Amino acid sequence: MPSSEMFDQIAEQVYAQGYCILPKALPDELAQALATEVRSLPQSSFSRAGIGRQEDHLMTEVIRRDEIHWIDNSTAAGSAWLNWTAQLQQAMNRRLFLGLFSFESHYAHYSEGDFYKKHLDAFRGQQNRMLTVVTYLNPEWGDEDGGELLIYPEQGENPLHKVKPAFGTLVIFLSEEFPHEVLPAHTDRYSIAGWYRINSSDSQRIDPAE
Ligand SMILES: O=C(O)CCC(=O)C(=O)O
Ligand SMILES: [Fe+2]
Repeated sequence: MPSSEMFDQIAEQVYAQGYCILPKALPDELAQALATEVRSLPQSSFSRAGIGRQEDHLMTEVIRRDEIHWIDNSTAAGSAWLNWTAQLQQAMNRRLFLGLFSFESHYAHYSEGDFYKKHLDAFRGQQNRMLTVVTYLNPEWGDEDGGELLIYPEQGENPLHKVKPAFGTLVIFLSEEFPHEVLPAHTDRYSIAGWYRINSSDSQRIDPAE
């Protein structure tokens, strides 16, 4: 599917329901490059993920167990990803007037048994995270491998969707509105999570774009 058609679809679904889930959506060449890169990074370049301003490690481990590596422009794959997400940003701004201003993203590696309990990626009035983008880099993922993403409605305990972290699936949702969780993975699970932020500059402080 050409990118512009896919961006139309994403915009329509985000507008209508606040999220979209598209299997095999990330361009294949890009997905392959990212999947290769995430597996070639040294273990020492990953760090235990934190949760917001929460610095208490014991507390953090109860909530999430993945390890992350922030993505930048310094590699071909990273730069291709940031290029693609910049196109998506522009498309969303043109179609939905979201005012997305900057983007940050990391690879995540969930080892066997790792999970991320139900959470929101942003809280109203804080952080300015507006739109979450998640994609998966696992060429083969069986039902027995676990690690599904559950997406919940703003209120309520029954998930709206259970998403398998299959290669190239793209999940996009409004960061403040959809609680979600990652069920324990039974094998290595590789993904990218990213967030578009809106400008939080005020007269006191200029928000740098990166
Ligand atoms: O990997 C996923 O499916 C979601 C990850 C997530 O919720 C996060 O990193 O905030
Ligand atoms: Fe999240």
